[in-house]
Amino acid sequence: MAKTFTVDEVAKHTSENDCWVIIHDKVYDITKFLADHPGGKKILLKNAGIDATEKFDSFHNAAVLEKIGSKFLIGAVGSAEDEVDTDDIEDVNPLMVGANPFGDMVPYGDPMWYQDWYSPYYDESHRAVRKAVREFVDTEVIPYCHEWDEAKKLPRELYIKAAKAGILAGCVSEIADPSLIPYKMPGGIEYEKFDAFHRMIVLDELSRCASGGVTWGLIGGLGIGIGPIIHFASAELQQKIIPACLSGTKNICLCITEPTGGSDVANLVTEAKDMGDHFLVNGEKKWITNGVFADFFTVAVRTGDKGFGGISFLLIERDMPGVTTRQMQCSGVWSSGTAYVTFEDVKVPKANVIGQVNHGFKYIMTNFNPERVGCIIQANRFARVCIEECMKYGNKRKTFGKKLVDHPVIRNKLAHMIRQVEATHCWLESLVYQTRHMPAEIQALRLGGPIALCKAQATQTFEYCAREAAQIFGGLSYTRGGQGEKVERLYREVRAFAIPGGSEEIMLDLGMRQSFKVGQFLGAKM
Ligand code: HEM
Repeated sequence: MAKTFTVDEVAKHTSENDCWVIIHDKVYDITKFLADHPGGKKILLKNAGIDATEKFDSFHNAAVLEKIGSKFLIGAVGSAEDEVDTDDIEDVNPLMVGANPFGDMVPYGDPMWYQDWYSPYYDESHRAVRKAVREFVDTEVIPYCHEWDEAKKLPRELYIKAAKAGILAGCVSEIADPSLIPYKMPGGIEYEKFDAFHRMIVLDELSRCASGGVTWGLIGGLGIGIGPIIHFASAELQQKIIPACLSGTKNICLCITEPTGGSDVANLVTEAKDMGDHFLVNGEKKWITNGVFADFFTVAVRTGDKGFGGISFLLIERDMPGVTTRQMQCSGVWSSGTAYVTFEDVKVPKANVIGQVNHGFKYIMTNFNPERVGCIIQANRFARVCIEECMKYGNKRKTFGKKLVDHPVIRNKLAHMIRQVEATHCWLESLVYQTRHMPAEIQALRLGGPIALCKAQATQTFEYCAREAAQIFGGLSYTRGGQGEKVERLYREVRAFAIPGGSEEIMLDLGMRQSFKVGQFLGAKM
């Protein structure tokens, strides 16, 4: 720990030329910050020389101290003798069961297995991944989300850092040739042992940043765009794309949706005409995540007849003449680079065909389940962040003489949020467990329906929680940044999860159609 000061020493610094303050037992010299403080100079001078923790907490979000306050940190309150290494002191609580708790222990702010509950799904290796990703997200992501959202882009260093931390590789499907993976997996787990639950933890922890702009900006295009490459592309294409994208130096996106059709993929019209040694591609793609800055485009095109039998996948590259992208102005996920993409007489060599010509529809379907599981993980963590934020805020904000959480109406809102998030999480874990054990070739049929239903469950839960959290935060959820930063942003991002990857309406119907079909196969007596 840095220098220590007594409370009496701090109390001597109360003027405009020499102003200190104590916040959470740390001492800040804010003299040079007085003129720049967004809340005003006077309020800081009124609290100069004293412990202003309670007031600070009621006006700021926690990231402010990390991001801005750290520049003014000069030490801690106490004396040298106080410096005991608390790491060695073991806290034993008689109520604790199961494994060691992890995180802030805000009730329901993390999944139950974080908070000491028993679980059949996780072991030490999962805990190691959880710890590694949390550290990364707390220090490298959360403090900057608002800034990146406003800038509508992520810095290149973030991709590189996330790659080195193993997060990019942890968010894509299993790769048959591990030599294509440039860095170690999070927590140092051997690639061969990195399972579906490790992958779930990486995305869940990343989603704690409460920004679909960041999760999609970092791994949105990657997760879905690289899937067809991993599963179906030639060794040459894999060699060219996988290491570059997983080292954070290049970006990839998936181009399926068109201005004339979203969920109706079998009828896409972007044309790829066979010219002998190459395809000539013409068409438009819309709402393409990461399209603004992508180097590689995994594009679904029509190479054959109408309907699902005439679709193929081509790998199109940014520097091929005729490729243009423009940023779309969306209500949410701002830093993810959502693009309108045009292909005008683009010559694509035949070596860039992914898999087999006219087999594209099958590849699109194979991609859907992991994409939807990814949506469930993100949407449910976003809903959980709403709970966590409300729990924290509701314990400090007072109205009519009591804390928000002491009003039954607020507790009722929280209870309804919690029961939905916990139910969704249990269903998600059960589905992930199936993906780990069920033979790959029957997963599309057996899991497509339940995954679709669970996606609708997760996005409706997210919508419910974002709405209720916005009501609990009041005006703070109506202004960008500050204490309501996460809630305001998430509320704007709900549609980005409830519509793409299969809208709720399509998901619910697909879930039912699939369940009848599978039921019939299994001999259901209906
Ligand atoms: C290291 C010390 C401090 C830093 C770095 C800091 C930083 C900030 C920042 C960045 C904001 C803009 C809103 C946000 O992003 O949360 C803000 C607003 C504000 N701050 Fe501070 N602050 C500090 C200490 C204090 C203290 C000690 C008080 C007084 C009790 C205070 C009172 C306020 C108020 C009243 C606002 C306006 C809140 C609103 O918009 O509703 N700040 N501060």
